[in-house]
Amino acid sequence: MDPNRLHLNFGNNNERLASADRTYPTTPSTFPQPVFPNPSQQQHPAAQVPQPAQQYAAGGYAPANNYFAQGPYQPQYAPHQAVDYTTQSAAYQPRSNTPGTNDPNVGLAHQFSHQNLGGAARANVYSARVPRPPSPAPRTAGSAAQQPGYAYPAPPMPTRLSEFQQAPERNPEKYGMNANNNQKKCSQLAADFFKDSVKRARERNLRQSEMEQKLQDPNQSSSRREQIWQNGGKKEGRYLRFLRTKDKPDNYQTVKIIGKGAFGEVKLVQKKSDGVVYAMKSLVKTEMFKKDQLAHVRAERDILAESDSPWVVKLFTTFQDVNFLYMLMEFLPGGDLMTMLIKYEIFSEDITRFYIAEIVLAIEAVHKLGFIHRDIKPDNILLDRGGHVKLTDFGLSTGFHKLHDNNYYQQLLQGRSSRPRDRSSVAIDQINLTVSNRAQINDWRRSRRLMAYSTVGTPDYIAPEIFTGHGYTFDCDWWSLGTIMFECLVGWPPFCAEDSHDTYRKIVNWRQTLYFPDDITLGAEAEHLIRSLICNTEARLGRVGAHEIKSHTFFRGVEFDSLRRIRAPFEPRLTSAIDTTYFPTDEIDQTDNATVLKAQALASGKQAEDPPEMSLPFIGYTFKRFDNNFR
Ligand SMILES: Nc1ncnc2c1ncn2[C@@H]1O[C@H](COP(=O)(O)OP(=O)(O)OP(=O)(O)O)[C@@H](O)[C@H]1O
Repeated sequence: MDPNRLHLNFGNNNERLASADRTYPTTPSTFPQPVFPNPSQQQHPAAQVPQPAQQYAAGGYAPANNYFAQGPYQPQYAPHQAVDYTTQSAAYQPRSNTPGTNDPNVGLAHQFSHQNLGGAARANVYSARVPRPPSPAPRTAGSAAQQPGYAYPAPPMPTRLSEFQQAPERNPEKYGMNANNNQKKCSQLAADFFKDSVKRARERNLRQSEMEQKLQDPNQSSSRREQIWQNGGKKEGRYLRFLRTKDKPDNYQTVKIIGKGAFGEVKLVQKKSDGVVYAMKSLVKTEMFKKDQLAHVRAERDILAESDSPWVVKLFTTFQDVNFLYMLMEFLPGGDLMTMLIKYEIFSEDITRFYIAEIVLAIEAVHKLGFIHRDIKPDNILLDRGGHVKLTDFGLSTGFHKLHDNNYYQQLLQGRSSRPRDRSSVAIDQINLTVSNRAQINDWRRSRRLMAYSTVGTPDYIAPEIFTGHGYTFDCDWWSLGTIMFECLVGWPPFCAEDSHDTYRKIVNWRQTLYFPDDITLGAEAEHLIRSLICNTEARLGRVGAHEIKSHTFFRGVEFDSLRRIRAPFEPRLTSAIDTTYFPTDEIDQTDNATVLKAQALASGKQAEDPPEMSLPFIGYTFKRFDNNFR
């Protein structure tokens, strides 16, 4: 470590969902011309049709999937012929706006059978019931039609909805298990389908509105405007194509296995088609299912899909095959904080201040998204190529408003772990640790990584209120912050013990067991901050908000707003995009789970396939981020 780096100088939409329906030419030869001479003429033709569906207006949905509409608009459905897709799937014939993709044989039922259904086709379910305006002529940036206040009129509701509502009550008991399962699958697919479609339409409208704002900037030259316009169109086109592709693990070349977790592994992979590098996490479906981890895997996918924060690892896409769920994430080449702690054992106060300050900002970002992480630990704190922090592993996270499984901790506390013991054949119970014995501390440190890879996991950083079952709130993440800070300065977490059950007991009895070793001198402010975080929830700093922690005297001089832009105390030195120097790849078994599963299947003489109920729990797992296309 470079000693010079030890002394850090800390230095003293509005969502316009109801935007005008637009035509974005794929390759406009001239910059688009105005369509509507004045705002009073910005009336969608559908506005003249009786509009029973005020819900749409209330929800703010404005259909606009015509970025790439080519030529004059050809209405396929008259406004009064709105299609009830809940009952007329076979009759539906999607019309794609993208050139060359109109396939009248692709009906809604067929689309539902493909979870990674293309965006244009999805959005055209709306076009089936939302009449489009005549295709406007191209217009100039800054025209009246581009005014932000333009409100798209509410689209009509399907006329059959009332009939649908009057349908006799269903009696599931009349049907067999298969029929009921299929019904559940269909309704789940339909719910996800529409949720995704609305989300994409909203996001598209937002992007459109942002682009229009840029175009209205009088300081932009006309050539720059044209460039913005064309790039916007190209990105949308690429995204629509991306939505139509079906990803599979074969599209990626494995470089190395860089991490192992409780239910899967993380690999550094390179996309075969373009050589772009990603971290691919794969989770074994049957394991997730057997160990009741469905809520957890869903939570992680939901949070990473919703987040667009520099403090959270970026998820590009998720997909699945028969055996695995896959998460394709940005690769963070700096490794994780656990690896750094194993290497350096302790940090100086300056370095600790940097990492703890960044973790505060990262946790704050997660809370602002409406989630509690619940599993903040050094293994889940990753370092990007600049040495700055990003959080990962949201498998135990929970939303303030979503219910994810809490029994897990209760079972742990009672010694009935829902995770299988010791999958990686690590003798966790043999870890022999007494904090006064340095040799044993070193043993613990060596076992630390194996513990992280084992299915038992490490409870060292978990707040007591989580597993006592008396309710918890977002401040449980601040407790974990306190334990990490303790480890950075002292060299081990405050409640480490010979086995995980002893650790639980120590955590619950933290008043008696929190102990600062005499031979390690901590600054008074550092110790005060740790004690203000590792304490009962009523007194815990951060309970009112992250600003309480930020203004603690330990952080005096830290400029939180610019922290991510300053040079980190440790910057990874990389020789290539696939450099795995900062990952302990030698210590990780490089046999991947797919190979293990195949070998097991061969040994048992049957094919590795998922049981029939496996498809239902993972419906809706597939996700594709828009900005995958920026690369
Ligand atoms: N995006 C990434 N870039 C680089 N390394 C990563 C990335 N994601 C994960 N890793 C590495 O893989 C390890 C395991 O990842 P992660 O914690 O997400 O897996 P997990 O299966 O959820 O583990 P757990 O058992 O803790 O739940 C991390 O500690 C880190 O070293």
